[in-house]
Amino acid sequence: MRHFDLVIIGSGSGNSLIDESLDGQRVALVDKGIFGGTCLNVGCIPTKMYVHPANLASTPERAARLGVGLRRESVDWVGIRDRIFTRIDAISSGGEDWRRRADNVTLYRERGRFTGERTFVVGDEEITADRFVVAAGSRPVVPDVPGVEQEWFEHGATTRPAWAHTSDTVMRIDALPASMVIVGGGFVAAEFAHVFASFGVDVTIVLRSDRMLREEDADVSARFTDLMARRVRLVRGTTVAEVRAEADGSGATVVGEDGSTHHGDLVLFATGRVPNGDTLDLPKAGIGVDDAGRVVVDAYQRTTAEGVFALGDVSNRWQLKHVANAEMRVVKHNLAHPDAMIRSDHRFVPHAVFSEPQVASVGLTEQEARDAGLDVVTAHQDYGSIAYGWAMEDDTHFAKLVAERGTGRLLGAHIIGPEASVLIQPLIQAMSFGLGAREMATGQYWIHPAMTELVENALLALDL
Ligand SMILES: Cc1cc2nc3c(=O)[nH]c(=O)nc-3n(C[C@H](O)[C@H](O)[C@H](O)COP(=O)(O)OP(=O)(O)OC[C@H]3O[C@@H](n4cnc5c(N)ncnc54)[C@H](O)[C@@H]3O)c2cc1C
Ligand SMILES: NC(=O)c1ccc[n+]([C@@H]2O[C@H](COP(=O)([O-])OP(=O)(O)OC[C@H]3O[C@@H](n4cnc5c(N)ncnc54)[C@H](O)[C@@H]3O)[C@@H](O)[C@H]2O)c1
Repeated sequence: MRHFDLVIIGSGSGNSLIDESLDGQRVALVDKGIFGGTCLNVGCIPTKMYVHPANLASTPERAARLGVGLRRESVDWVGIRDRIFTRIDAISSGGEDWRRRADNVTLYRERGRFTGERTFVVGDEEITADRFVVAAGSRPVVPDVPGVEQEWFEHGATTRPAWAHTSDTVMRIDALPASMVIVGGGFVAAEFAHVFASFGVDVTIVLRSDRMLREEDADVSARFTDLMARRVRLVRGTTVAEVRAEADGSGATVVGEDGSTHHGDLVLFATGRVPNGDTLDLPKAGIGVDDAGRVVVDAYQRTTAEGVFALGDVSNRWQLKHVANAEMRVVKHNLAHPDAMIRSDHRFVPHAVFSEPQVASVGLTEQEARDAGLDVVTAHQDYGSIAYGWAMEDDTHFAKLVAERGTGRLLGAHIIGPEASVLIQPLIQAMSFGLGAREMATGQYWIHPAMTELVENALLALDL
């Protein structure tokens, strides 16, 4: 039985734990899937590499309003796909080679699971270690309805019908389908609807509820839903009851509980992700999980088992790369400094949805702030009311701020519109460093007529 100083399960953010601070230690890195994890291979990076050309492909519609005639002549799907994955696959395999060459790192490319306290089996080899880091990420789930099998989507499965996809597979298809049904209304649905609609695919989104991006502030979610409904067929309030493969192999029909039917040459299930802890026999190692299947960690990223840390999608509720990376940095410090551990800071976790329009958010929604019993004041600022947004003839996008009356403390910021993911950053900074709305608005210059005046004017509009 081989013994290691440290075993890391997962080569996403887990891989970034390995640097010179571990020189001289025997480290095992275990990953059954594509080296580099979700963000690099099937998540943030390839999706945004599609979003950018999608933004270009959808420019003609926006330009026409301003008197500029553009025509989308073609979308070279295979060319775009191959450019993206030639670059990504090289990073993945280069990273794997680099790890293999490290003297102190043993790479296991198989599924692993715990067999006891700090005892782990990979393939048919049992290994032990003083310390473990569980960074095993999450995986997509598909609706449990007739006509759909979860096993189709397991890594390495060969039984998946050609029409059935999750975000893991849809970016590598051979050709654009004529039509696509997207089931779900969260981040993945919003981003892929933009990509495929921009590329000319006839997209239908089948939504269980009446709004997309339901976790956003209600005003943002409502506006996003209305704007997306102008671009794709949006079927609301329809729970999927069944999916029927077409007999002639031309895709499938999604059948709603209301009896409605929606054909797609391709069906993309964008119905959430579950943590991978359930594949690891965690109870055998004394590692606790919560009701949602997430590994339970304290502020230092320690699990309930001595010497075992966890980070990223396997243990946090945000399922975002910047959170996994931040937690990775905390774990790295805490492994090196067991007597002076630092805590993760989850106070103001922002996110952005890279769709059209973009959405970005940090902190409390108005409803959450009211539910928390705070004395809430809000401001709504349209892009069209500031000079740059006016130049863009913008009449649909806005920023919304939530603050505390009297103190001027910023509680939340929500932006829907161009460059929302960038415009939100000064607000994240203000909240993180305790800068109040008044000081932020008046204590600095705001470049005129830049888009950041949206933030300035929203701050000034707060009736504190
Ligand atoms: C389509 C899509 C787009 C996204 N876009 C963004 C974005 O724009 N911004 C953002 O912040 N986040 C985004 N995310 C989320 C982001 O990708 C994840 O939050 C992040 O990658 C999680 O990192 P991780 O290290 O926790 O897990 P992962 O990167 O998933 O790594 C876990 C690794 O563990 C391995 N593993 C799991 N179980 C076992 C086992 N039993 N044995 C061996 N190995 C195992 C897996 O093979 C995997 O490689 C996106 C996600 C998706 C799906
Ligand atoms: N830009 C980003 O940061 C980004 C982009 C993509 C994904 N992600 C991460 O990946 C995670 C997963 O994204 P996602 O969009 O799959 O999940 P999500 O949780 O954002 O949305 C899931 C959607 O599927 C619906 N749904 C769930 N079960 C269903 C069922 N049985 N039938 C019909 N609808 C159902 C939900 O109502 C919801 O609309 C996100 O939580 C996010 O953290 C981030």
